Amino acid sequence: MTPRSPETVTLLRDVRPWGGDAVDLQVADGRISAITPHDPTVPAAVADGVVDGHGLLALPGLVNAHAHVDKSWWGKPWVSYGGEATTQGRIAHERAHRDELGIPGVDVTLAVLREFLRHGTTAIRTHVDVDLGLGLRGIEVVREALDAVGGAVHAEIVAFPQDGVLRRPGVLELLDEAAAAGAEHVGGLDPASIDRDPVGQLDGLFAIAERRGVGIDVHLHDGGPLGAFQIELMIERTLRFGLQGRVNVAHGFAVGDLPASRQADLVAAMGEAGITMTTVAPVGAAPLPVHALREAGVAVGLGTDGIRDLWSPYGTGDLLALTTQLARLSRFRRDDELVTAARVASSDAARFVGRDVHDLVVGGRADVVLVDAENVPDAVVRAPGRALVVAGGRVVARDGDVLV
Ligand SMILES: Nc1ccnc(=O)[nH]1
Repeated sequence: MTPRSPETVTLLRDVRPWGGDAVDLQVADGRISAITPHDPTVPAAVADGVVDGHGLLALPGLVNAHAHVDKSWWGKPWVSYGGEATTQGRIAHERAHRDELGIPGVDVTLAVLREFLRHGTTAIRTHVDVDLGLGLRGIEVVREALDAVGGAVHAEIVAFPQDGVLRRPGVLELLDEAAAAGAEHVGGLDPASIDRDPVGQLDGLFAIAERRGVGIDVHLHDGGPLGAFQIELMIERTLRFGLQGRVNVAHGFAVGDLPASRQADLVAAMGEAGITMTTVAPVGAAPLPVHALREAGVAVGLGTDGIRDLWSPYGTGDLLALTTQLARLSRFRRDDELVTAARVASSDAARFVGRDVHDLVVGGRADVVLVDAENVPDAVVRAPGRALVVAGGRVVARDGDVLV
């Protein structure tokens, strides 16, 4: 597929970063090269590459820190949900029906990526299923789809053993192969309840991380003390292997479930080990203590999870709408809390996509989302439509139309 070439931006004029004073953003080589107070005497759109921001609020491109872009049936006729409501039930249902839907497939992944771009997401960490049936084909499909949007979505890939690790001999080797072939992280899945061998699964994953220099990102649905125990096992290994900052717990419902004093101890230990967490702000689970986590040094990322897939019909790919949900579930009301929610979904998620900096600052990748909002709290509670999305210095969406 040949990517279309969207307009390259050299000057994005009259925008209000984080709701502050209007500025003009200069862009060179896909990065923000200068930021100056808005100069109204420079006429709009006199030259190629000059884009008028009309005084709209600017946020950095949204970062979807937990996606499954390989699983969706986005763009296909409705698929009625048919799985049993357990993790194992969903795994079995997906394996039974994905082929008939063409999953994984470049077309569905492309549809998801375009939906992300339309809503202002310019960087993602996506899990991609690796199992005995598919091998590494899912990763190839996702890379092809990423190429097809011309690099507009910057992605880190987690080789994700959705069907289990030790219970499926050969999967650990596939994860190792994926890591050797460039996946940035190896995933895991409920080491206790799926593999029934938490020490074994985690030892296997940490050995790959050490050997290949990749990160670890484990789906942990197990709640309560069982989930907490597995996080402790991860903390021990993170410290032992010196992998601080490289290990993520996804979902981690246990952290929300625990009694207050146990929660505080676990969160403190996670902070000391530099463990990070990603949440999909699920309705019905005890919310993560976002403030306590961040205060303890546990970075929190927000992701859509899979959207419209054989796991669940929900999800639109709109990370700003999900930011509203995170804020609501977290009972955020104050302005500073709502700004925190926006930072979780953008600038503070830099580390989840392998960046030192992801913000509207000189040197940052020119990933910018414009919305018609009074200030950041207003943008978070209303999630207005994205008027303009710039990714790597190119206009990739405008007023709901994707241009790649
Ligand atoms: N929430 C989830 C989506 C997909 N796979 C999982 O294991 N979990």
